[in-house]
Amino acid sequence: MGELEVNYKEVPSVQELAKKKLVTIPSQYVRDDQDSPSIASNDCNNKEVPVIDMQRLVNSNDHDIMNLELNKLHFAAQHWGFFQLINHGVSSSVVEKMKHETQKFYDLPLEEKKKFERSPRDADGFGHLVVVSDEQKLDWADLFYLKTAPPHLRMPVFSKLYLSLRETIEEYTEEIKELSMKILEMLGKALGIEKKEVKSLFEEGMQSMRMNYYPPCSQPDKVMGLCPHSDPSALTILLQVNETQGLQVEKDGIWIPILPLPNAFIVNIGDTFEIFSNGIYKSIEHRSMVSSEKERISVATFQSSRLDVLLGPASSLVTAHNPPRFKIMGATEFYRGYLNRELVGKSYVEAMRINHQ
Ligand SMILES: O=C(O)CCC(=O)C(=O)O
Ligand SMILES: [Fe+2]
Repeated sequence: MGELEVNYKEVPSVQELAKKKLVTIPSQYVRDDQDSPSIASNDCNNKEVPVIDMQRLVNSNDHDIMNLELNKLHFAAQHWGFFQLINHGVSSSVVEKMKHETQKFYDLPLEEKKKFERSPRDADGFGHLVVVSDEQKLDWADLFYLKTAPPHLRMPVFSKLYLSLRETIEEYTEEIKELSMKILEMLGKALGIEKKEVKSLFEEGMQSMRMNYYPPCSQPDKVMGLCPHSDPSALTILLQVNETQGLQVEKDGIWIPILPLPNAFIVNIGDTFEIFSNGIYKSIEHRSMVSSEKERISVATFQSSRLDVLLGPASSLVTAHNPPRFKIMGATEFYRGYLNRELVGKSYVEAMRINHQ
């Protein structure tokens, strides 16, 4: 197997399945196995994912403002693992183009989308998440996954993209890469990690993206758009494409819905950064719910480490009083492990945890 090859089983398009308007949905999609934390009730509605203002974070004219925002970022990363980012600086024309192109792609007839179908050899292409067995429950979603950077990691399907989609993805992911690097440096700063250590791991790191499509479902409570999981990335930047909500994050045993702010990104800490922060920051489980009437579309961009590095806690965070809480592992091996398994909660990063007595 090559660097990042994966297991593979073909599954049908959920978008097409949803068009059949079945009264009873196929059993492979029915989740009676979820031990789900309870949904936020009215008295939990005061719990909201923190909002971080990027402009305040980089405001070098006023150190008080900057430090206040850095403290907010630290709190969000430590206690939520999620935040909404406003004034992020990514040009709105590029964001709008990305939304438009994603919608346009999913509006294409199935035969057109199938030209980009995932091949048995890698994770890239239009299809479904890792499916390892016939018994595995399936998500109520179609997705289109692409490795985008550095360029040598792009798969043949990338060069097959029609021009408007390819150019938009290139422009969008380039801006997201710059933004991610700024956020990673800020997180490093909040933790007291040297900038050069952050850069050595994450600059020109692997970047991939997933365009998620959740069709409406006649039995929305029985299915899961995307089952609870944490992201393997260092940082994930999520763009909500249309108006339909559905993302929920786990907070103290309760699922909290996220209501996307206009012109904001939803940002979350991934497993790679939980490990790098020696467990101070949390990669939090999240899931996507589906609507009974409306489709939902999102674009997740995953910023990961370089592949030629060892992943483990940052050296400045490990001291005699603070032993390492995670094992060290080669990045390629780490990410390959993810691509080859069913996505279930946080079990993979837990396997790397060192338990000190
Ligand atoms: O669609 C969403 O809101 C979440 C997507 C997500 O968690 C992912 O793609 O990893
Ligand atoms: Fe995710």
